[in-house]
Amino acid sequence: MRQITKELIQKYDIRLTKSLGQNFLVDDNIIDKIVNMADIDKNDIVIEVGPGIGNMTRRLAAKAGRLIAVEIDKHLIPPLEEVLKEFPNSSLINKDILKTSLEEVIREEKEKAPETEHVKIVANLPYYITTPIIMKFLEENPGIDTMVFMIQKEVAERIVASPGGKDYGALSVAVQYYSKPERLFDVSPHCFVPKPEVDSTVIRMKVFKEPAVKLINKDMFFTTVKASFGQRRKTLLNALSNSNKFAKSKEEIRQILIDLGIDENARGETLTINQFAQISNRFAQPTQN
Ligand SMILES: C[S@@+](CC[C@H](N)C(=O)[O-])C[C@H]1O[C@@H](n2cnc3c(N)ncnc32)[C@H](O)[C@@H]1O
Repeated sequence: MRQITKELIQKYDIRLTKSLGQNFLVDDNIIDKIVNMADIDKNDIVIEVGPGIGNMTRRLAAKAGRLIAVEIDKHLIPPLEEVLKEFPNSSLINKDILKTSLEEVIREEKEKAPETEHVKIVANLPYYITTPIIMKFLEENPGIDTMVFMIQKEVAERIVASPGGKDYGALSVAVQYYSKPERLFDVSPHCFVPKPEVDSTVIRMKVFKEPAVKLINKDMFFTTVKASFGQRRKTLLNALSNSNKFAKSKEEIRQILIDLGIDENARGETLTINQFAQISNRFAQPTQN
């Protein structure tokens, strides 16, 4: 793939744009490993974010029922068209993924291939917008089944972290509310052209049909999580009562924590998603006199 990449870059006179996170994966083994982790077959609609010059795209298109590649950089469209012309089951969209309606894209693809059953997202993500892309997919979730992403190692560690560890934070809770993330393997900077400045990790997220916990008010849940992690050195009681978002006195918050059997001196980073849900569900109920 290193040679094909070089030839395409020369042929189309491509200037790589660092600010768009353009580090192309050129190691065939790693490309195959990522594609295999998504377990793709002809029943799948696969969306690839940022196909670049199509190194992984061609493998995805060969396996999927439908393949949609969404690339922001118009300079990469001619080489992508060349790569994809042998795959009539593919669509190429020249757009910013953050401004693309996934629901619309999937609806159109389903019309083209009604026999497809699952939606999978596979990408070597542009690292400058890793979190917004992942959160967009999870929040919009128009029936996504699995997502396999290469991302910065440090972000992968935060996503899969468990309560109590130094990497556990609002991102871990948000992703684990919607999905079960799993760390698969690390990838060296040598596998890319040009080499990125950070280490990379491939993760897989199995997206839940129903979120991990039942909530009375989703905004209240995320506000509770944010307040708990916002002041890491404070006890849970102080972090929550210093926030003015809950319309509860310190005494009322203390009582809620006692009722739930949660230590008021604990730190936010030791709480499970279930405990955040329990607290926020109590906050979502009006105070009883
Ligand atoms: C890390 S490269 C991956 C390229 C290719 N998939 C590979 O593995 O070799 C990220 C790609 O995402 C594209 N990209 C950056 N921002 C984007 C956005 N907002 N929407 C869609 N594509 C984007 C870049 O132009 C680039 O092609």
